[in-house]
Amino acid sequence: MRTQIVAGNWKMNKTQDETEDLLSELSAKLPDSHADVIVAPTFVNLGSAKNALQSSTIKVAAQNMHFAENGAYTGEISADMLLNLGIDIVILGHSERRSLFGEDDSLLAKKVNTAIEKGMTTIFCFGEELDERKSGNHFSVVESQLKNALFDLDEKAWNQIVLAYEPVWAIGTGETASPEQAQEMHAFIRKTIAEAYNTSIANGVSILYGGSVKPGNAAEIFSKPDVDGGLIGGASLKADDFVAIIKAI
Ligand SMILES: O=C(CO)COP(=O)(O)O
Repeated sequence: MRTQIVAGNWKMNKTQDETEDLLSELSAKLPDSHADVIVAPTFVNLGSAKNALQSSTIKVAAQNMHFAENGAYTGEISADMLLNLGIDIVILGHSERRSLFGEDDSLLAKKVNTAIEKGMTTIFCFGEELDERKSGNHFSVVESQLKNALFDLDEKAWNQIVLAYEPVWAIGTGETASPEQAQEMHAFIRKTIAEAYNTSIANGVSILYGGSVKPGNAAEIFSKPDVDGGLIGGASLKADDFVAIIKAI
């Protein structure tokens, strides 16, 4: 059985005080779940989030990191800095990093390699834009995003990879991929990995769906056989909504 995961990507939201408030509400309301629950606050709040969750099963992830060990990279954060805070999960390749901060596949391959070498789990995000879906190129776009950033990894590195398919047109738009569209793409992703590696890697990797997941649509999306959970943006910022999504898995 693959690991089921519900992860909240808080993006650039919540001050430290608000982070502590949300985490205490979330901890109080957290349902028993077979799924791993992860939250990804912004960098400056990772330390306090980790402290606040010391006796909780909720895990903490970073939203990004640099590929270099250390050095003259003003404003950047290294893997060791995260690990030193006890953070061993990192989201890489989010579409906002790609489109707003110019992160391309080759940069992401370096970041993923560093995360793997450092023993971290990577939640690797990818997905097509609206025009790419409209023109029928969504499968080839996704295939090349995976190939360019991940397919040089050793087989054993895949134990540290979680995939998050996030069609860009569904992020923060209120427009969700239908459960059928999500399933179709997730099955395609598994097939692509099976061809590049083997079926045991393809069947072992958790593939999350992200893009306007809400309490009202989560159960149907999560019911699809190749959907192993969700990467949640807006709805992860409200404890009741996030809890409802965790209950849906
Ligand atoms: O980008 C996302 C998660 O990484 C999805 O965001 P929304 O759930 O707000 O659409």
